Amino acid sequence: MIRFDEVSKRYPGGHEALKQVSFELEKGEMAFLTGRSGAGKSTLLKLIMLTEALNQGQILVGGRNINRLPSRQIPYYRRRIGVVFQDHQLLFDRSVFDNVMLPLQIEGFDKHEAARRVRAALDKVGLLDKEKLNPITLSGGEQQRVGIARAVVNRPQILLADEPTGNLDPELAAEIMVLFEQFNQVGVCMLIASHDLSLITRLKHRMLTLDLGRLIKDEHQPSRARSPS
Ligand SMILES: Nc1ncnc2c1ncn2[C@@H]1O[C@H](COP(=O)(O)OP(=O)(O)OP(=O)(O)O)[C@@H](O)[C@H]1O
Repeated sequence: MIRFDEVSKRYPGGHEALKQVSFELEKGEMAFLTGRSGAGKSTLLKLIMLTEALNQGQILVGGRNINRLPSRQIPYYRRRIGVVFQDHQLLFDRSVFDNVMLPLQIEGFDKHEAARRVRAALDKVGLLDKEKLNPITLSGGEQQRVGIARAVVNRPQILLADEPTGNLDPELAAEIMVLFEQFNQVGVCMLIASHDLSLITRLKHRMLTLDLGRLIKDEHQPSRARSPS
């Protein structure tokens, strides 16, 4: 589903944020991306989102070389990918419902179908009863759930998350991970950047570790590793 072949990224000024990174995530796989601050986690996610461009190598998503996509196709490509941020980037001038509706509005969805999907997404994250509230009145954990509902409302095949639990206490962080596992169980391919090792090692999914831009470890943790084919 996502394949990196010898991918390198150098920022203007010469800093090499990723160095010859190669890995493959299969359809429906869930993996954590970890490493110290500055290791290149956010950069790797930005390359998948095409908000930064690579300098060397290639990235295939769903079999297509995304760096060869014509620019007019990039918005359509991005719609297949949901993104969850640490600071959830919600709009505080509108309701929870309208925040989650936003991606569907941009896509020009039929109003009734869109409303149905928004409620289904809010139901999945346990916030159906809060749809009319302004997100500013919600707790940090609830705001992050609104961000997750917005990321999944157009049913992406891939969900990327950049430190999604960075601002949450351990209990809420664990709840957010349970939600991610539920999306993964219905086939969404997930890549979650997190430096919270105590949380992610407990969850026993695949773990990719970056250090100074290099992929230094790719561990399939025993209890959930796929059986060899
Ligand atoms: N726009 C940019 N221009 C120049 N250098 C950048 C830019 N963005 C990131 N970097 C540098 O690239 C390296 C990797 O940054 P990145 O944000 O990908 O790391 P990270 O692992 O996500 O870190 P953190 O956990 O702190 O978010 C860092 O040294 C950073 O300073």
